[in-house]
Amino acid sequence: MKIYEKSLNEMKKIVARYTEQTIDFEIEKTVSEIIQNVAQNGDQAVRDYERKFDNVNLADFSIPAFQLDQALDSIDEDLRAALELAKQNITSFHKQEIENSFVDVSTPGIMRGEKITPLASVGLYVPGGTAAYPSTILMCGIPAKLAGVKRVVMVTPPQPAGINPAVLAAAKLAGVDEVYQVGGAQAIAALAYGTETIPAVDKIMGPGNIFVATAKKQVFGKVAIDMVAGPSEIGILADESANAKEIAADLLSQAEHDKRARAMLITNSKSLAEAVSKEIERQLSTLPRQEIARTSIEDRGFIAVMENTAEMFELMNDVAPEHLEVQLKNPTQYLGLIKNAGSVFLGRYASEPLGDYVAGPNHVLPTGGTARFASPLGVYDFVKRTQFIQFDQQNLKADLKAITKLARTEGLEAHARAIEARFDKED
Ligand SMILES: NC(=O)c1ccc[n+]([C@@H]2O[C@H](COP(=O)([O-])OP(=O)(O)OC[C@H]3O[C@@H](n4cnc5c(N)ncnc54)[C@H](O)[C@@H]3O)[C@@H](O)[C@H]2O)c1
Ligand SMILES: N[C@H](CO)Cc1c[nH]c[nH+]1
Ligand SMILES: [Zn+2]
Repeated sequence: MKIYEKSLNEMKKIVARYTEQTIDFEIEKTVSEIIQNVAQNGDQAVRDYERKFDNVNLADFSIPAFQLDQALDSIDEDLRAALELAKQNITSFHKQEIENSFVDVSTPGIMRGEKITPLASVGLYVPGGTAAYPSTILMCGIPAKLAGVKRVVMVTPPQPAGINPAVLAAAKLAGVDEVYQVGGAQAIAALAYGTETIPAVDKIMGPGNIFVATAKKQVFGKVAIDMVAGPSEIGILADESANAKEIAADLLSQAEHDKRARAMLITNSKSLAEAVSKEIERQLSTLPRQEIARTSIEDRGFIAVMENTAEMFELMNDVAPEHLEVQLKNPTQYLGLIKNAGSVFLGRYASEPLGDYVAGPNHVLPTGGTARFASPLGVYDFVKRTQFIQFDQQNLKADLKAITKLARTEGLEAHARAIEARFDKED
């Protein structure tokens, strides 16, 4: 893994190159053609793309409900227990995100408020190209149901041997209402525009590879999307107290997701940097997904050795990683220094995969630097807010002068007259 020893300013420029979101025009073009074709030709276009990209010939995309029940009955006891544990912890954490409507009647004669309404229908994209992700179904489906969404539609790429039973079992546990075996940009297009079989939804959630993330960006406006949750990322801040073997293992845990995944270590210890680099090589050779992980580490991974912890945090805030591990002595004291990160893992025993599976917080997180302005997926993504106002005559009269002044300042005479009409003498 490449090790840099540069000044903060030089390192900031290097990091900007690593994390730069260059637009890949080839991918943009491929995706926009797929979306257009699916919008125009519906199921037939989806079927053609599934044959082309996933090598699967599908007569029907829908998975009947009884197959979800069968899958839940068929999985082994330990997997069932693991899914149940994850469900329990995700549920208890996300329950705390439930927002309440409110009514403000603090001024006599005025009622103002905000009403929370669940979205009517959402589409959950569950990745399935190079790995199956039952955990992602729980992370998306549980908050959707806690929010009160009635129609939760899941899409996931088809597999030549059929969808992994663990995926269908997780869909059942999460309370997903409909499942379609469709993947990639064609699945996002189908959810946005609807086809003969797949219903259009109001909002599309969930992570995916670059084709999925690009498609979500392109259909935004026709439907809502949660965020750009693309190839996984991990940034680790570590000092000499950290364990090189554990740091390397954590970096590889995200590198194995995708050739475009990003793994980064920022430290103030040269000896730790060298030890981690060696460990990465050693551990890589034993990983089943070593080809993916190696490409990710070689193309997008780096270690930066900085002067002190202040520089380490400043640089990491520029990166704004999806996951940030703080492997420093007394890690909680640094929480205030973290500005940009999707999810923060404090200390040796908060290894990133803990959060991927059972800790409770969401693992669908902003990537590609978007943690500067975006948040983890949560119950709040599955609802909308509507505000309401009621005034009595006396309170409207008290505000008449201000409203008409503002309306006429904006050149909007009809606005002013609408208010004044309430106080016209009867003619
Ligand atoms: N950020 C998060 O919260 C989060 C969570 C879980 C997974 N992930 C990420 O999800 C991704 C999963 O990727 P994946 O590939 O395994 O599954 P995927 O389901 O995202 O993508 C597979 C689909 O990509 C399409 N595709 C593949 N090659 C194509 C091509 N050349 N042209 C057009 N379409 C093509 C196919 O339709 C295929 O069905 C990884 O990047 C992983 O890091 C992110
Ligand atoms: N680390 C991924 C988010 O970037 C989530 C995940 C699911 N399964 C394993 N990992
Ligand atoms: Zn992961």
